[in-house]
Order: sequence, then structure tokens, then C-alpha cells
Amino acid sequence: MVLGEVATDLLLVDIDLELRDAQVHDLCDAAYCCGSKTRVRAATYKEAAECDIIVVTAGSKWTVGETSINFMYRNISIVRNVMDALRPISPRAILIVVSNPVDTLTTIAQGLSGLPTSQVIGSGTFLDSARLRGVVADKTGVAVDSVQLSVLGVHGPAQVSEWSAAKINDIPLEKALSDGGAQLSRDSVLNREELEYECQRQSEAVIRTKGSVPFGVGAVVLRLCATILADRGDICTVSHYHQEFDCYFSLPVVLGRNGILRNIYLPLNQDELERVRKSAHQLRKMVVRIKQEA
Ligand SMILES: NC(=O)c1ccc[n+]([C@@H]2O[C@H](COP(=O)([O-])OP(=O)(O)OC[C@H]3O[C@@H](n4cnc5c(N)ncnc54)[C@H](O)[C@@H]3O)[C@@H](O)[C@H]2O)c1
Repeated sequence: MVLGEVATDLLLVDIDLELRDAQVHDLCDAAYCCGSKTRVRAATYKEAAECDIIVVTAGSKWTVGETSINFMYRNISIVRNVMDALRPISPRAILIVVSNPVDTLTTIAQGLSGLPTSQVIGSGTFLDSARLRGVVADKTGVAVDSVQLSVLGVHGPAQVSEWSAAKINDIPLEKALSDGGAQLSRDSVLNREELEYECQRQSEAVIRTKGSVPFGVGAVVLRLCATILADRGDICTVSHYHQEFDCYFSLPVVLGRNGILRNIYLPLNQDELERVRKSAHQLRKMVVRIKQEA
């Protein structure tokens, strides 16, 4: 965010004040080194609530092997506290939730924010999509920007890779990898399960070794903030509100200064569609239960 000079001011809030101040000094050093015009400083919740974009990353880390229910309830409590402290939020603000489980927490945060659903998004499967595109690009020897492929649905074990709509350089994947487009493929067939497993293995290995994926998720936040602040209208796969399910999960949308501008239709096959719908139904049930318990 600092090196990209995406924002004029970057305000940091954390319950751990020593850590917050250390992060501010480290980021200021980075800004001074590169002559970045982004000003970084510690802030209160009240100041954060008046920003153009509020990014919620507060939470605890998931440790490999921990039950997802335990992790979820801990982070729900943290995000509820953060939303309570932020209110009232500027009516023009865009709220981006990064904390996991991201779809559940984005649904809860939107309900507490007082903002319309179009102004609240979750980072969702943005990073998973980038990672999968990267693995396919490596396998096929093309630039990652030439691969069109997203991971959809509820972030986590139920997320769905949209292989049926995948393209390389606007050519459907199957065709791009067939004899006619053979120069694109080192392997004539991509083993999809293997590639998905490779993504999951990579992510777990980074978390196990480093404790988090700060560069990856930092890049996600940078991309989302850049497209929102510059009103670019980029198509991004992010977690957003689905009226039919009354909860948040990821599908592609057009993003701009007012948040979600419109949905993008994806020609998914029946199996992919059913898996996305099934995970959305399960998330909906979970959200209803959480709200009843509150
Ligand atoms: N959606 C994605 O693709 C994705 C990717 C990576 C991480 N994440 C999630 O993002 C979250 C943050 O990850 P991280 O690696 O930066 O974790 P982290 O533990 O390094 O940072 C979380 C920060 O939140 C702070 N915090 C805790 N409770 C708070 C409160 N009530 N108010 C303010 N601050 C509070 C902690 O002090 C800590 O500094 C996690 O929930 C993680 O699972 C999501």
C-alpha cells in the first residue's frame, strides 16, 4: 500500500498498541526510503470510521490442525468488537473484510456496519484465484495475466474452481491445451485435482512455516483499494452479498468507488453451479445459527 502510493493516508488501528506503533515505524521507514507520498500513522477507531476504505484484518491466526468452529467463534467475537468500536461509519466508506472465515465474518460485519451491501466486500477467494492462475501459468508457460480462471463460492474447503469457464488468452482452456494450441502446453492435459491440491499445499506450507501470508494478502488489499479509489471498474472475484442466500460468498463483480457496481455472469457447468449453491446454503444455515446465538 505504501510503495504503490494508492492512498494519501494509511491509518493503523490494533488492540496491541506496541505492535501497532512498531508497524507504523516500519512502514514509515519504507515510505521514506522510496519517497512514497503515503503518510502512515496510528489512529483511533473514530478516525478509521471516517476513511474512504476500512480494511478489517483483526483476528487471530488459524493454526494448522485447529478446528474451524473454534477458530470461527474466536474471530466472530473479535470482528463484533471491531464493528462496535467503529460505529458510526462514514456513509461513503467501503468496508473490506479480510479476517477469516471471511464469508461468515463479512456477512456479520455488513449487518453491524449500517452500510448498504454494495459497500461491504470480503477478500473472499481473490488470493485463491490468483494462486490457481499462477500455478496454471507455470504449468502452461504463459504469463499469469493471460490465464482467466477464478475460485468461487465459500472460501475454504467448499470453494469451487471454475474450470469450465477457464481460458488462456481468451481461448477456452480445453482448446488452448489441445493439439491446435499445443505450443501453450507442456503437458497435453492439466490434472485439475493435482493443481488444486498444489495450491492448498502451498498455502498451508506458508502458514505452517511463516505463520501467515502477509505478502499475498497485502497484495489482495492493494489491488482492491486501487480499483476502488481510482474507480477503475476492474472485474474482481470477491465475497459479496447474494440476496437469494442472504449471505456473502465469492463470484466476479465490477468494483469501483461505490463498491460493487454490478455482477458478472459466469457460464458455469451444472456440477460447479450446484457445488457453489450447496456451500452457500450451508453458510446461510451457519449464519442463521450464529445470529440466533448472539
Ligand atoms: N481471506 C484471505 O484470503 C485471507 C488471507 C490471509 C489471512 N486472512 C485472515 O486475515 C486475518 C489476519 O491475518 P494476519 O496473518 O494478519 O493475522 P495477525 O494475527 O498477524 O494479525 C491480526 C491482528 O489483529 C489484531 N487484533 C486482534 N483483536 C483485535 C481487536 N479486537 N481490535 C483490533 N485489532 C485486533 C492483533 O493484535 C493482530 O495484530 C486472519 O483472520 C486471517 O485468517 C485472510
